[in-house]
Amino acid sequence: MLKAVEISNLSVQYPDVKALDDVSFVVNQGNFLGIIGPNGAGKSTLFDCMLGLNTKYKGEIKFFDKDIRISKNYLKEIGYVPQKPIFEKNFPATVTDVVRMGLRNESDENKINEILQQLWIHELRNRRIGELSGGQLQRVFIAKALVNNPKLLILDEPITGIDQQSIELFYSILRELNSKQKITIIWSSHDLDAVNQLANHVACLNRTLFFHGESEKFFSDDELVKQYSEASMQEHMHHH
Ligand SMILES: Nc1ncnc2c1ncn2[C@@H]1O[C@H](COP(=O)(O)OP(=O)(O)OP(=O)(O)O)[C@@H](O)[C@H]1O
Repeated sequence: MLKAVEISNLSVQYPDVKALDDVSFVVNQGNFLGIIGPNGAGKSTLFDCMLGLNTKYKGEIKFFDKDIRISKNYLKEIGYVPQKPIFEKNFPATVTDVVRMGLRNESDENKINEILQQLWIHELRNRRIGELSGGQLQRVFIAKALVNNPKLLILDEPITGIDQQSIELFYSILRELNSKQKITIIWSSHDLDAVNQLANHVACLNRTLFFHGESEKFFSDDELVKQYSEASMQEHMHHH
């Protein structure tokens, strides 16, 4: 089994808080990993490290057996969908423009159309992104992340305020990317039910990793789920 990602003893210390403490786990190629954890658990910090945006970490991150500090080449194999896509409301770009921004090789124009169709946004291709609904916008940013045929897709907690129909579509797209196109997926989510439905592996993160394994194991262990929910609630209350 090829290891898409191998994280070993990863720690990140910010001035005021230790965001990650000795986190280790492996994501095999083809896995669909759901990372669950309360606000402030360190999920974004973990992604920043994996994406080379945060280099001040202790420990080691390997992408297909290569330490990511050796070369930034691995980044073209990763598609990343950020938590909140940042752009101005009146940003003049169209859907096609945004997806094209993801393209590393300009000769792959055809790929844009293909991906727009696959993500059910081809009809929206000339619309300005400021005019889109949350669900449509989410699919645009997934399309942008997929346009280079990445081996690994990383999705940070998807945009909130998405209608149920778009959520279902989002899930079916993720399922298909993983099962048919064999793209390895790492998805951070607050939604336990969704993770249960989609992911075949689960990582519970709250600065330390307190569970990593098959989803079935996690979700069939009532005690573990309860512990997670309680930890998550307490954390939530601290924040509000
Ligand atoms: N650049 C930074 N400098 C200092 N502290 C930071 C920085 N980024 C995050 N933190 C702190 O590190 C901890 C982990 O934050 P992080 O954003 O990684 O968590 P998260 O799990 O992604 O949270 P959320 O679900 O709310 O997005 C938090 O306490 C946060 O305040």
